[in-house]
Amino acid sequence: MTNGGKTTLTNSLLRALPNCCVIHQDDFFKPQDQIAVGEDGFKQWDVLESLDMEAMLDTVQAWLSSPQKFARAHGVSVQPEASDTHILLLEGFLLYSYKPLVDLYSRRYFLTVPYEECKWRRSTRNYTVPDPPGLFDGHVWPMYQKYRQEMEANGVEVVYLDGMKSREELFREVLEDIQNSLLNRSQESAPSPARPARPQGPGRGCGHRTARPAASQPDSM
Ligand SMILES: Nc1ncnc2c1ncn2[C@@H]1O[C@H](COP(=O)(O)OP(=O)(O)O)[C@@H](O)[C@H]1O
Ligand SMILES: NC(=O)c1ccc[n+]([C@@H]2O[C@H](COP(=O)(O)O)[C@@H](O)[C@H]2O)c1
Repeated sequence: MTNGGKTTLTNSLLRALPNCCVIHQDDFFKPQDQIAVGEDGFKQWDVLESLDMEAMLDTVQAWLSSPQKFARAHGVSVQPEASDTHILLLEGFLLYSYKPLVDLYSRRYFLTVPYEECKWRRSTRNYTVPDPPGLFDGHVWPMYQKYRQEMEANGVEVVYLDGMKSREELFREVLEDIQNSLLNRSQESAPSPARPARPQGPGRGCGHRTARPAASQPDSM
């Protein structure tokens, strides 16, 4: 949701994860003169039609077709020791309402804060187009409720995160979850032990695992 803490969390993850790129949904708002004005008199910034989602999808597909090239083009230097891991973070307030994207994610997180907190945080923000008086209650909050209800009715599974937790706690929680998910993927893609087990060398199977996957498949979330 708006002001749940998405950008803050994304920036921390971006610094911590290897070969990690980000796409911000806010970069895909249509120009102001293409934003419809509703019967309520407000510019309808918080509806999916105000975003150029086709352009956002194209950007995701550019990453999918070559994460290495995408990373280089966006100034992310590929770490040789983790060159088989590529992660794409999508950050935005309407990510789970656009069908072509919904099934592409490997993990979906949803940061929430209570109404009062959201309204307060929003009042401290400076958007490129400032909120006119009454926008939060008249448009932003009702649209948040509408899209969230639709998402839940459509059975889109998300991991809810409590945006009232500290920045550090949220960062640790999600970083750990992503690392576990990378580990699981690497185990899934490891050869299955169908053949007779080879004798294990010293130390095998008892070392600490790292979050480095063997898969060459890129991971998006
Ligand atoms: N965990 C948190 N606890 C308290 N305030 C936070 C937290 N995360 C972000 N904020 C603050 O809330 C506001 C919105 O954060 P931001 O990350 O820009 O949200 P979003 O990208 O979801 O709109 C900012 O003022 C930010 O400093
Ligand atoms: N970036 C822009 O051009 C722009 C313009 C007007 C409103 N907004 C607001 O941005 C919000 C989404 O961004 P956050 O999730 O960062 O709050 C929407 O609620 C929308 O009302 C953005």
